[in-house]
Amino acid sequence: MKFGVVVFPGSNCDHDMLDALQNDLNKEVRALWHKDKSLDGFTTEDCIVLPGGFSFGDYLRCGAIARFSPMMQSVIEFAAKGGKVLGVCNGFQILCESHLLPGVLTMNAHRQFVCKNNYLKTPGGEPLLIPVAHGDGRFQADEKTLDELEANNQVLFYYCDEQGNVVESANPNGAVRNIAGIRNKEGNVFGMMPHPERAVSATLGNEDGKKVFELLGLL
Ligand SMILES: NC(=O)CC[C@H](N)C(=O)O
Repeated sequence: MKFGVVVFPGSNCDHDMLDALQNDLNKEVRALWHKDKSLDGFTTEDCIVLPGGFSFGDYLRCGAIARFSPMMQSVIEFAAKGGKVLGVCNGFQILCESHLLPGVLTMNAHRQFVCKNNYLKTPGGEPLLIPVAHGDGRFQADEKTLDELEANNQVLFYYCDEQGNVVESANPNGAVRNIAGIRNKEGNVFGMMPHPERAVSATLGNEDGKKVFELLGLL
């Protein structure tokens, strides 16, 4: 599986993602400029990543302008053919704005940027400690959509405490039902606010992010 990382003006976690994939996860990876359209060389066995950052300065709404980049047209077609797409933080926001994922990311309930490690409850597994860093990470959707997401097992990660309890005190941004990450119905598009690429190196003291990539079937 090869990886492509889309770079938008204002992306600032693109190099973290490129470095994590190439040097910590030993993957073949290529940077893709948002103004290009070509995904030549990628097949539906591969994965396109939308990294974190402040694309277009977060103007209008986080991800609302990036959604119209030429490369996003190709990413939408790639996803429709079954190719894997992962959006982290700003990338998650772009996926929701592109309607590749349901719901929306709004300003944190406490109105402040939050930057810390937070535990995530994962499907069937132990809680993983993954960094969060965002001002607009409050996932929201209508009740019907939320019920559907949960009924279809589309919620990948919930904010939880160290013991794995999904409690409001472990919610860093006021996201509904403590939702930190979701996937689409087909299971090939993943979006999450926490940054697994910042937790894949023993040198940096945390390798829980590797388990996230593994859980998503990307290793
Ligand atoms: N680290 C990020 O990707 C931040 C995303 C976005 N700019 C926000 O503050 O919510």
